[in-house]
Amino acid sequence: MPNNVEGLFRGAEPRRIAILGVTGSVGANTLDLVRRHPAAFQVEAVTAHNNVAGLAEAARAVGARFAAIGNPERYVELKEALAGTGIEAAAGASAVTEAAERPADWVMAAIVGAAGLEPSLAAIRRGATLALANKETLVCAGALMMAEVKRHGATVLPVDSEHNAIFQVIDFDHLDTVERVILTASGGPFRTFAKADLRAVTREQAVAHPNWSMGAKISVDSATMMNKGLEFIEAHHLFGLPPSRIEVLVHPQSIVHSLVAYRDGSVLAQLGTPDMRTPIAHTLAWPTRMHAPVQPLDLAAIGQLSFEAPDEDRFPALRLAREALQTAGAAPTILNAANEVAVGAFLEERIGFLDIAGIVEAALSELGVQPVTSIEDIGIVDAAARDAAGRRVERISA
Ligand SMILES: NC(=O)C1=CN([C@@H]2O[C@H](COP(=O)(O)OP(=O)(O)OC[C@H]3O[C@@H](n4cnc5c(N)ncnc54)[C@H](OP(=O)(O)O)[C@@H]3O)[C@@H](O)[C@H]2O)C=CC1
Ligand SMILES: CC(=O)[C@@H](O)[C@H](O)COP(=O)(O)O
Ligand SMILES: [Mn+2]
Repeated sequence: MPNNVEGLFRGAEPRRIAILGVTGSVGANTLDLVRRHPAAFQVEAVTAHNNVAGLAEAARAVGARFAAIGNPERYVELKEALAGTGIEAAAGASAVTEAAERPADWVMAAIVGAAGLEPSLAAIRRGATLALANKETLVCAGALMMAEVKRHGATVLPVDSEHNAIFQVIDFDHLDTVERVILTASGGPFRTFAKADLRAVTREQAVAHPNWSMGAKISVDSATMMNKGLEFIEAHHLFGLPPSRIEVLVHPQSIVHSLVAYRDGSVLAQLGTPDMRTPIAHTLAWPTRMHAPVQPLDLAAIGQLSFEAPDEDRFPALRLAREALQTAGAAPTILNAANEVAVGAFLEERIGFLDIAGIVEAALSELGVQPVTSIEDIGIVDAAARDAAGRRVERISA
């Protein structure tokens, strides 16, 4: 591990970090922790896509050296917002990737969607530690990405709460002792809805997650349970387990963040108040631990934890993701890209809630099974799936 981790919170050299997607929900939680420990971290770079004001404010607050805005049309605005600060401003997708290339030991990947792939690969290719929230990158290019991690000696620390939980309790040195991992799912805002009632649910209902405060895209994914499908694929790549050793369990309270079942019958879990600052803090301080300002877990006040099996009839997205992982090749890339397009269209109120899984399923059958052997292949498949899904959105919304 680079950097003096032992002394991280005892006055040693600060850890140099970069935060990709600093204006988002995970980005803001990361920033909050970093700002509470100014001596422990030195921020090399921060990025956003459109939110110039948020990016400039974050860059100023932590004294970042470099700030990149993804939308090239926002360059002048950013330059003006950072005038006189000494913070270097840059714009465009290549500038976001440059932020990941700069010499930070630890990089938070909190961009939403496959747009985060190139920056994550840039951090991996220089052997950095990548704190990975951006699950879509692993879904669309997991095998290739993990091969790059191995080739360049990079480290991936899972930020997604379930995968971070598993990371905390899994015995990596004896993976053969693990029988299966169990991903918990809240079930989302529509867990108890009848199938017929899902047709008319609104954008506002879908983004209102019962337990977590998150960005719009992942909130809709939780509502369709595609989020758990993406996490199923994410777990496969992060922990090297076959689909038969990954289980999904609905747990409406989101207190048990996931579990690892061992061959001797022991089941180890990580619990906590649902607050992303816990998994983020775990990766920021790893392999040591730091304080996070999280409400202490009070199990007596909560009283009861409950569990139930997922319903893939009402929530077909979970089945589609499982099947895409079984099919392999281009299927997970298609699944992810079509889902991004469909969720975007739902958020713009151009299609209905049930159309999301319908569009993903149609894109998967339209594009069929094809192999992917390079990042270039991924780009081609991703574009074709976006095109196929976009055409269906047009047809539905016409
Ligand atoms: N929110 C959460 O609690 C959790 C999130 N995750 C995962 O973390 C990732 C981020 O989620 P979340 O923070 O909720 O998302 P948000 O929508 O809140 O934030 C997304 C961030 O990505 C930036 N961004 C958007 N599009 C692009 C692009 N094309 N190029 C570069 N940057 C872009 C946004 O910039 P701008 O603001 O300028 O648009 C923003 O900084 C997702 O992959 C999600 O699945 C995983 C577990 C929990
Ligand atoms: C906080 C986090 O990790 C989210 O991915 C969360 O798990 C979403 O909740 P669901 O379990 O409803 O998908
Ligand atoms: Mn999660």
